[in-house]
Amino acid sequence: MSRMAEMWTGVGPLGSSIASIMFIYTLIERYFPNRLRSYILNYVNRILAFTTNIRITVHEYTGDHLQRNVAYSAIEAYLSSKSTKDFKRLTAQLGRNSKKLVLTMDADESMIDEFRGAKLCWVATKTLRENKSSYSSSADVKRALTLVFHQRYRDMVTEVYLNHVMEKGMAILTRNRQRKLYTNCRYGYWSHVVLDHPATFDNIAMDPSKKKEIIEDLVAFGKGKQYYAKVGKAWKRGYLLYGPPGTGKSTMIAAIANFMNYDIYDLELTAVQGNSELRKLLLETSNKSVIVIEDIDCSLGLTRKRDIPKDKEEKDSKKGDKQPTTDQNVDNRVTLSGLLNFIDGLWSTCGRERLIVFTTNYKEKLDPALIRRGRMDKHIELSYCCFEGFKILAKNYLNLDSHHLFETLCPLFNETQITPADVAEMLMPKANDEDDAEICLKDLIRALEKRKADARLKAEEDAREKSLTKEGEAKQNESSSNGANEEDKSN
Ligand SMILES: Nc1ncnc2c1ncn2[C@@H]1O[C@H](COP(=O)(O)OP(=O)(O)OP(=O)(O)O)[C@@H](O)[C@H]1O
Repeated sequence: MSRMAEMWTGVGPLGSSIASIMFIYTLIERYFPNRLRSYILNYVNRILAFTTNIRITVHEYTGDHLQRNVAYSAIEAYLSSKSTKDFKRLTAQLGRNSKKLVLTMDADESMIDEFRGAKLCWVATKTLRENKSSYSSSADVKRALTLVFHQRYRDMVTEVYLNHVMEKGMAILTRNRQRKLYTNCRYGYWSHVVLDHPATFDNIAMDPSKKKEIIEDLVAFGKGKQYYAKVGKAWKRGYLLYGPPGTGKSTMIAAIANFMNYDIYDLELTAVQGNSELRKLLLETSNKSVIVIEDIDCSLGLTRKRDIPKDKEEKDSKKGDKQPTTDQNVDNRVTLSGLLNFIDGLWSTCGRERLIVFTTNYKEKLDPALIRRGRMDKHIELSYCCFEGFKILAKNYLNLDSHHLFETLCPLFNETQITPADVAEMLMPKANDEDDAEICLKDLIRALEKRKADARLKAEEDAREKSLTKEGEAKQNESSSNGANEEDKSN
């Protein structure tokens, strides 16, 4: 009896019947030539249809061997997440789009999965088929995974178990895949590179309570499938990241993508030739992705177009104003209404689990319609570095949890404005020796003290200017009221 059949005899009635079946299959696979084999297999399958066991087979390739069956990949991933320690023969392969080596059971191996008290058996099979193509004389390997179970579990397996396997398997595939960073090039196509950004929420410097709030929001979003379906909303969420340059807006996007395991689509609006191209690009984005428009305030004259009333547009065009003001004239440009449609028009609901992120240095410049809640659901301010943020950077860059200079630094962060980008730069080890931390921290203290002194000087200068202006205004008022009095007297 084959090794696999031997194994099955140890697992009760299901095991022994599967053992016999597998034994028959192994004999057929091994000892019968190709043509005869398929004839006999057909015959055996028909006989086995009368037994109490049900078999569901999932083939590795569907159609004409052209496409790998997603269901097969998901089941394979699910099974590889189960213990593989009992197998003597395993196959190792790189996951699709991934650097990770995935171990799965090799052909003729099998395993029992327990689900809701039922024992369900997965069997891996492999058959060789002669390749008759004139280009190759090799043999095709046809792999399949077969689920064997007692017929009393039929409903449970088809209605619950298989969905469970698919869900878990797809989640593993998503976790293991290599994520991509897409950007749109001219002519409306996305091109991509592998997304390999090291940013995580652990190494982002910001107020810990704010960070926690963002993480919780993302977690709720990721689990929101049923919630969004229940409230009748498309499964997407808009984030507006705003703050001065160098406060970590781009870093935050990478951290979000890493945390959620999403791809990033970095949309360069100025390269988009009109609203219909924008829609086409949107439709080509995948689920589980972050669609980013950086520096939205600089991207296009979005606010101006919407603010111009219709009659003014007409007057302007009569005057020969060269500004494109009608939709016909701006066919090759994205308009604000086009962008609003992109965010929450009917087409935007075609995908699911998508985050739309805008960044800006000047939130106040944006059209309120663009960033109202519902479009940009969460407004996140990334601001100057606080002491808590500094501690994260000190840990990242210098591996410091504490230092005697922290005491001096703490009040300085409350009194000055410095971006995390500037702090990070100063904390880069310079000489790679033991004193590095001390040198970096002292440099930082000097820089903060200088900023503090500069800020004080500037405030004094502003105050002096203000008082001079006030004095000037008062003098002017005085002289004009004197003049008025003299006029009254002479009258
Ligand atoms: N909050 C932060 N936490 C950790 N590192 C940061 C943070 N902010 C900035 N940095 C560092 O500074 C560099 C520049 O930051 P980033 O590009 O994310 O800023 P930004 O706000 O997007 O700037 P801009 O508005 O100019 O695009 C990053 O590579 C990162 O190393």
